[in-house]
Amino acid sequence: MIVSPSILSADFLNLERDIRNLEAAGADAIHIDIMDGVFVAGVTWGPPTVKAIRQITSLPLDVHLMIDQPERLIEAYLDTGAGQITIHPESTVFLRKTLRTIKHHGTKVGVAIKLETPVQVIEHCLDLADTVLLLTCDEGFGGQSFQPLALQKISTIAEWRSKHQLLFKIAVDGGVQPETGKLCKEAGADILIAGSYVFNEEMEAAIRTLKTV
Ligand SMILES: O=C(CO)[C@H](O)[C@H](O)COP(=O)(O)O
Ligand SMILES: [Co+2]
Repeated sequence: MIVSPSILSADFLNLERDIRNLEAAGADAIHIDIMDGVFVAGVTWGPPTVKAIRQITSLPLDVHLMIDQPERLIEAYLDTGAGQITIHPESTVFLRKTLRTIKHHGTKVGVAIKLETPVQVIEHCLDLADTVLLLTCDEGFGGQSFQPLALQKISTIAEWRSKHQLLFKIAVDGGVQPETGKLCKEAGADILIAGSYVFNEEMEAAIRTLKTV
């Protein structure tokens, strides 16, 4: 499995230290949750912080935009050097257009849906996706429990992927730890995004365990 730890659970006063630790511990990417207090209740960072993180790690940055109308800020996020930018259909009426803007820039394209959003909402844009991110808990906070209702959604997306011979990866985000990660892998997931599990356990062992669920 590919493991992308979420720095939502990092020490915000020691982000550089924590990111360097994730890199040394074998993380495959760094997942950065961007929250604007509108699309979700929480507030985190903006483009300058992503740009600063880009300077201190060679790992791909996987930017999960939980912001209202991401098209307003997409150029600023593209300019950060992030490897992948992920947006939500629930946040925009310009989903395909914004995904195309990301793709044309040469940045990887992610499309994400909230736990209660049906998979059919993204069916029309799977051809553009490098990654489909399924939230497996409610959006906006780390440290929540995995919600098993997401498992059927993973299976459906995986079926569509093989039916249409698409190559996108399936990522799961929320309440991921070894047991829930294994269930997600069995349902068809390729990428485990985990915040609290990676930061609350011994980091290197936690990442190694998730890689081999
Ligand atoms: O997108 C997110 C929340 O909306 C986070 O990436 C997610 O919650 C990760 O945290 P944890 O592993 O602690 O659940
Ligand atoms: Co996230």
